[in-house]
Amino acid sequence: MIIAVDGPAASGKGTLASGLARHYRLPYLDTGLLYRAVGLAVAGQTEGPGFEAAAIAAAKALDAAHLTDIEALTAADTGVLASKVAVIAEVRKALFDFQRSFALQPDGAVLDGRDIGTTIAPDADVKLFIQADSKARMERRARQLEARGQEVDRYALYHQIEERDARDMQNPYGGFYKADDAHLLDTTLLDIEAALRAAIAIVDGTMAGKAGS
Ligand SMILES: Nc1ncnc2c1ncn2[C@@H]1O[C@H](COP(=O)(O)OP(=O)(O)OP(=O)(O)O)[C@@H](O)[C@H]1O
Ligand SMILES: Nc1ccn([C@@H]2O[C@H](COP(=O)(O)O)[C@@H](O)[C@H]2O)c(=O)n1
Repeated sequence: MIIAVDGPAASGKGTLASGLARHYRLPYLDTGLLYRAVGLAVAGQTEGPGFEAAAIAAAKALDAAHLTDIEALTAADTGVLASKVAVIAEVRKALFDFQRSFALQPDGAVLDGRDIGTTIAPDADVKLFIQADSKARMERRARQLEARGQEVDRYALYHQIEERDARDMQNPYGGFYKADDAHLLDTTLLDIEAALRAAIAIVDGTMAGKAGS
């Protein structure tokens, strides 16, 4: 079974995708980490042709060793960098095969990102599009960063999340929109446990419907 989980920044898609992977005992890939690793590789470079060339080279050279520094990869600034390299078509192309192969493992997989249901696994058995309002997303991300001992400027964080979402949604190569056959799950008013229960109900319901048809 392939489960595709998409949604905007800090919507909780990673939390849900990893919870689904545990529940169904499937391998899990956070595809945002790949873009974040490419973003980190070009950190400090000025945007322009050199930046693009370096990002493409980093995407082509990406391997597991680039995915180990979780603290640097998951920093808020790295998310912004990731969204800048994600608008480069050659970067997306270089990262496609790894994601597609991950999705096609024999027992299936759970992947989360922006273009999983539309581009990486349009054939997924179940597609979820996770939503939560911007204020809830900002608050969740703020608490996540504060739990790491970081000081958070909520006003700046809110604008950073909005700016990243806008860039992602306007990305001509990103395929970031809800697939027609994706189930929308709004978690604004749900805690993590309730959101996971709702996601499992959608997956079970979809699979039961397929088995019955
Ligand atoms: N339903 C929820 N209620 C409250 N907090 C939540 C909920 N879902 C996730 N969180 C918390 O919000 C934070 C962000 O969640 P998560 O990392 O899953 O989001 P994401 O959409 O994968 O983010 P990113 O776009 O950066 O990859 C985490 O600290 C997580 O524990
Ligand atoms: N499938 C994907 C995954 C991510 N991106 C870009 O990377 C940024 C960081 O992703 P997170 O999921 O870790 O927030 C994101 O803002 C996108 O720009 C992508 O394009 N496609």
